[in-house]
Amino acid sequence: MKALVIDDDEGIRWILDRVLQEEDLEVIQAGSIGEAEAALLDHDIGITFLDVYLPDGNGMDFLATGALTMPVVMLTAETTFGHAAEAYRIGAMEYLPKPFDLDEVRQLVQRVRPVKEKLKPAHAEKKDLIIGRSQAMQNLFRTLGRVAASDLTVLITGESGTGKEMVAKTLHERSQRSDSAFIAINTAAIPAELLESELFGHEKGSFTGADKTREGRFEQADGGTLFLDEIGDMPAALQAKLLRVLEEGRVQRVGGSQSKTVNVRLLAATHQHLPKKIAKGEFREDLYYRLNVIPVHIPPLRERRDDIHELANFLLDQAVEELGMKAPILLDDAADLLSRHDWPGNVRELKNVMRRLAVLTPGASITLSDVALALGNVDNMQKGEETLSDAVTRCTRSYLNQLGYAQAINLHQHLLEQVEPPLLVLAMEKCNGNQLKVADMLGLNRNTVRKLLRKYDIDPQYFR
Ligand SMILES: Nc1ncnc2c1ncn2[C@@H]1O[C@H](COP(=O)(O)OP(=O)(O)OP(=O)(O)O)[C@@H](O)[C@H]1O
Repeated sequence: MKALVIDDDEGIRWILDRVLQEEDLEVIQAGSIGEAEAALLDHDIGITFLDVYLPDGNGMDFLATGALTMPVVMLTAETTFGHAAEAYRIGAMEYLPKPFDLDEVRQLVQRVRPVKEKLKPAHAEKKDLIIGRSQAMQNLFRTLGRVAASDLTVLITGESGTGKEMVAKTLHERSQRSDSAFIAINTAAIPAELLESELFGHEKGSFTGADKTREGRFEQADGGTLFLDEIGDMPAALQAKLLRVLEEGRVQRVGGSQSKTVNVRLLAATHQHLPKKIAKGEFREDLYYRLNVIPVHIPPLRERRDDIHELANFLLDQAVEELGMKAPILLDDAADLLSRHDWPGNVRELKNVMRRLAVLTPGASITLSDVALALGNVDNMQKGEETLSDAVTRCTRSYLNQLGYAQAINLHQHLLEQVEPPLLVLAMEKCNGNQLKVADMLGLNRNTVRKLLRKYDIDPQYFR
């Protein structure tokens, strides 16, 4: 398996290179997003380590573009909880604050090691299935069925992570254009000054840096489908040009004098409310009507909770297959908890949580408490509160600092002795001192509970 390390700090790259090589990984290094993009074209990467602040952009933004389809570990000196929550929401599998523990890196690699090697061909077919039993999704499927085969322009709206790009791909695959190209371009991710040349191409010498003639995305999509994502972010001047191209069916490269006919089916998407942008003068009304021939709205996951259970199982299967692991079973009460969550990052967030659960759940089943922990961590982080593992890390660090690392012995035992008494007291309180129930709640046998109560001098009488 190959690992990609994207960090501008040579020291970090060097140390990761050593650790990962010890784990038998081939390491590809990139000092910038540009270098990473080039590496992704040349290599089949199984895991990526990604820094946040890079010379040519922000690692989080890069992750959010969806260019990294393998498990991603974010590395950062920032330790704010908001940062970590955001990283998980946009797709990171893990988040390691610098300076990170090398053992943690090794463990992560061991968990995702079988990636790629065990990818089954069936996976590719399964990948693009749109799941959804809710009334809203069933209605959406009907609309898709009606318009897929046509050449009509579709405007797909919905919050981030609801599956807009997936719907666009499906529309293309179900159309007569499916043998031709599907070209997707994220308008918001490309600097305004480069967007025109990206869309329409340029002639050599038409601006500084244009050292070669280049085809635009419209030409590349000729005969196929062009998907313009985040259309709401398109600069005003370009909106006018786009409208003209759509009306005339012809494109002209930047710096060119001739125009060329193109046969492109256009699909567009946005998470923004375009009528509001029109009212503020930020989006052209005529372009809106030209795009909004068939409106397709994908509701956020919290408005179609009926879909969550099936989606969770589907995404778990997908993650397990991708990671080449054994499939744990998602227990019903665990799935119920997932269904009650609000999912601000929608299906993408659910997908990340299922991937994390697949990787991090030790047992053969995913239990209510596994999910509660996974969601609790994210919820707390979103509220800026501390998670349990953050608290343990903080306390252990301060303990070690006071003691001096060289003096630390029996650290595991010491930690257990800090954790067990409050856990026992809480459980005894909740179960009114019934030790059988406490044993069930903690997943220990009754004798162990009795021994622990004695060890910590906790008087059962007190809780009755
Ligand atoms: N109904 C669904 N069934 C199965 N997988 C889904 C579904 N909806 C979304 N996904 C998966 O969730 C992830 C996010 O979907 P997608 O990238 O299409 O969202 P998006 O709305 O385009 O997001 P953004 O606006 O942030 O670009 C993808 O991996 C996609 O495969």
